[in-house]
Amino acid sequence: MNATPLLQLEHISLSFKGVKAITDISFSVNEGEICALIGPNGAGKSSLLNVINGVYQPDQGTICYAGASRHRMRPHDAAVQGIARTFQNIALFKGMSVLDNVLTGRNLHQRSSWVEQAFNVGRAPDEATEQRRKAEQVIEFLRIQPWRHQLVGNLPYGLQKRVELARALAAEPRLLLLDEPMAGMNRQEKDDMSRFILDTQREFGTTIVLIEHDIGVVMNLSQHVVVLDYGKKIGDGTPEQVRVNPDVIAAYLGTTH
Ligand SMILES: Nc1ncnc2c1ncn2[C@@H]1O[C@H](COP(=O)(O)OP(=O)(O)OP(=O)(O)O)[C@@H](O)[C@H]1O
Repeated sequence: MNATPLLQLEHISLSFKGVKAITDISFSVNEGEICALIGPNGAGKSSLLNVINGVYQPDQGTICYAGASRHRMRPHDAAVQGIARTFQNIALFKGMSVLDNVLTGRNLHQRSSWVEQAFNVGRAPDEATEQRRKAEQVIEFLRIQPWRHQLVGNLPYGLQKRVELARALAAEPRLLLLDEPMAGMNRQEKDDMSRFILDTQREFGTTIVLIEHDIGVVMNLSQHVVVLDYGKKIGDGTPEQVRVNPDVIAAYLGTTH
C-alpha cells in the first residue's frame, strides 16, 4: 500500500429537495487501502458512494480521483476510469448464469464493434475468448466455479453477493465501492467475504471503500475508517483511533444498530 491518495473528497454536500443528506464532507482514501464508511441508518453512506461514482451530483464540493479534480464524476467516466461498485440490494441479472453475469463486468473492455460481434468476425472471436478467460479467472479467484452455469436467481443469497463482487472485479477496477457486501450473511459467509475482500486488496492492489454495519468486521478488515452521522463526518482515522473517539462512541458504537 502507498500513502498517495487515489480519492479525495473535498467539502462535499448533497441534498434531496432541500433536505441535507451530506454536509461538508472531506476525506482521502490512499491507493491500495481498505476504507470503511460506517454510521447509523440514514447517515449518508450510500449517498456518498453515489457521489463518488457519479450517480448523484453534489451541490458543493470537489472530487479528486487519480490526480484529476472535478465537481462531479459522470457514471460512465467513473466506470471507464476504473471505479466499480456493488449495491446494497443485489443488482444482478437473476435469469442469467453466473458466468454471463460476470461477463457483463467485462463490457467496458470490449473493443470490437457490434457488427463484428453480431457476425463473429474481425476482432470479435479473439476478444470473446479473452473476455471469457478473464471472467473464468475471477470466478476461480472467488471460488464460484461449481455454480458458474447456474442461474443467479437460484443461488443462495450469500453466493449471489459473491457473484456481484465477481462482476465488479471482472471490470478490473482500480477503486472498488462495496455497499454492504456482507448484509444478510451468517458468520461463516461474512468470514469468507472478508477473506475475498482482503485477497482482492493483496492480489490486485485494489483500493476499496466499503459500507459495513458489523463493527467487528470493519475493525478487522479496514486500515481506515470514516464515520458519518446525520450526513456529517464525526470520525476519520485508523480503526484504533475511531474506536476511542468519544463522538463515535456516543453516536454509533455505543448504540445498538
Ligand atoms: N434518492 C433519494 N431521495 C430522497 N432522499 C434520499 C435519497 N437517497 C437518500 N435519501 C436520504 O438521504 C439520507 C441519507 O441516506 P443514505 O441512504 O445515504 O444513508 P445510509 O447511511 O446509506 O443509510 P443505510 O445504512 O440505511 O443504508 C437519508 O435521510 C435518506 O432518506
